[in-house]
Amino acid sequence: MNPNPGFMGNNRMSPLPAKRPARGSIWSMYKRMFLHVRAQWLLMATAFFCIIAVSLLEFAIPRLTQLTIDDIIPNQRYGSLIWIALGVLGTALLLGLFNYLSSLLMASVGQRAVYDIRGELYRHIQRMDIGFFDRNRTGDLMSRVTNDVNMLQQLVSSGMMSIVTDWFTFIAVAAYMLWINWQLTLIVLATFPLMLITTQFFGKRMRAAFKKVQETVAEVSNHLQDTLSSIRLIKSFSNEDFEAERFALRSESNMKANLHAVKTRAVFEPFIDLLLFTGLAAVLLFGARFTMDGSMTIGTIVAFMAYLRLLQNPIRRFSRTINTIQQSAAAYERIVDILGTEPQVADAPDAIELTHAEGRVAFDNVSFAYHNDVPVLTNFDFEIAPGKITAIVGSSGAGKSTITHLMTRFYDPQEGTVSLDGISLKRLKLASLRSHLGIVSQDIVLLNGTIRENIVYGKHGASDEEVEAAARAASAHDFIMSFPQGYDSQIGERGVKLSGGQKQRISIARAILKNPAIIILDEATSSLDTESEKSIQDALAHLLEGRTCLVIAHRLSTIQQADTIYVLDKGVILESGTHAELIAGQGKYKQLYELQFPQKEAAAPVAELEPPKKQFTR
Ligand SMILES: Nc1ncnc2c1ncn2[C@@H]1O[C@H](COP(=O)(O)OP(=O)(O)OP(=O)(O)O)[C@@H](O)[C@H]1O
Repeated sequence: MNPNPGFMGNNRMSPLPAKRPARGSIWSMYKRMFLHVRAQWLLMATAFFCIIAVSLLEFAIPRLTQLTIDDIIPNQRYGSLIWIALGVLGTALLLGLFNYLSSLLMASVGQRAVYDIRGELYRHIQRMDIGFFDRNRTGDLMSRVTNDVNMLQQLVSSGMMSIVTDWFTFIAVAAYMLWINWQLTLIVLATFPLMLITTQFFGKRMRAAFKKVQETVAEVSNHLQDTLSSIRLIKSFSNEDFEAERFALRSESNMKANLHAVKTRAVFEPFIDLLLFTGLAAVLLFGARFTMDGSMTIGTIVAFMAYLRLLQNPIRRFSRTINTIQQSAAAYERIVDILGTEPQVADAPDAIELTHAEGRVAFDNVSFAYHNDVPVLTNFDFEIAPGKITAIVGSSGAGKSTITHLMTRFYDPQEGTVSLDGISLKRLKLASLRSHLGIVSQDIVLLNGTIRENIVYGKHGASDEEVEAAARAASAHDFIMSFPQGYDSQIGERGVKLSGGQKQRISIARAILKNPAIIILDEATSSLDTESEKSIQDALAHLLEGRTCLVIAHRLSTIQQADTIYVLDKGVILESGTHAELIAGQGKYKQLYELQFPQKEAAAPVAELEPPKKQFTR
């Protein structure tokens, strides 16, 4: 059937992201963070000043200790002791003040960066095409926007802060120690390369372990999202225990992943401590010798030990910070995975704005498959005439909804062109194309909020009068006014507080308010009872007035007035014509009609048939 057997393989949308991002290295993580924080340079400069002050003040206490041992005690200068005590206290107060200020400033810089990244991630996800949402689970995306971004927050507010302080302190103390006694300092510093190797070795493992933790968190989140939004289904099948067990399995994976991460960290820290104590042993061994042979004073060795602690503190803290960094790096990898994925359906650089639509939609030699490569439409030709009602009927899975997905550019075909008024959809700006389309489907999507908010979603900024006019046209005004809060009534999550018919009429009011040139009705009335269907029919009649309409229906009763009816089967149009023409033929339509209306004389002209009770008329 397919003249170009390679089309699904060559040109099809890949299930992989369009552009693989560079793996989220720690360096690139900091670079991105920097881009987000550079605007706050003044806050950062102040924080940095505080950090320098902290590092310099750290020297004061060991220096005062050295002075006491080497000068005040031997010379019995009692009067100076009070100044030493006041000096220590004053230093401690200043240390507290600058520490407080630097933490506060860095935290606000960090929070701002995280706010920006979360916003960027959310906007990026909003820009993605529908295929992306087919491939990625909602719970997983939610987990990236919440948990993973929170991990970065930790990095900026505590991690980044301590890294800057620690490195500065480390360099300043090392330089000072080299100045006091370079031989002893070099002996101590000899243990540091070993620390770097150990940190690198464990760092990689910790990052992998934390990535696993984040993934299991996402799995838990996916499960929660799936099950809480399907709670009615679970209860109707009494599957609460079954779901609790499935949840426990995911939760257990998360627990195991956490334990594994903790174990990796638990081995790492003692290793670092061992190396730190090796440094201390070296100072005792060599420092005591230098003191014994008189090349160093007792005060100096005591101060040296205090400096060593100052030198080691950053390393010890860094070994903990590395934990945060690796956790953040794992989260960051998951964030750039999304940020680096480009939407496969997007505006072309030279896309044009569609200001007015006649409504002629044409499918020209279109071939399309979803990500699973199974062809749904092959070399498909089809046309919707402007200002007319075009209907598509056909068996389940024939490809009816797929046609609407291509019209709205939820997906692009791999071959052929879909055009509107002779312009390929790919040349139009997506938002302008969609502003001319209105979809009312069987799956009604309402948002948590008031009735008014849901109707206004069709046209932001619409006046109350416009909202009411749309609701009246959709036969919704009366039932809305019967609620105590009227248009301000809360409808609950996905509109749970409304009946099926009420929800449908609100969705029609929303479409009427939007006032699009083209309306797509996708099985819009298939699940309604006769009573509510009457009001829905009235509402739809208003909606269709003066527009180009595509109606998809299983029940033939609803489309008999259509100007053209297409019968679709496995992505192929079997026949087309008006109801009367198709009934007069001997094709699939007639078979379907006889199946749905066994009592009717199929061959009878339409006019002789009982007028259909439910049908769209203008
Ligand atoms: N997002 C998707 N990913 C993969 N395959 C899909 C997707 N949506 C639909 N399909 C497949 O494409 C084919 C056509 O589906 P489509 O929804 O267009 O049929 P339909 O004629 O509207 O059916 P129904 O009347 O049952 O709604 C089916 O085989 C279906 O399994």
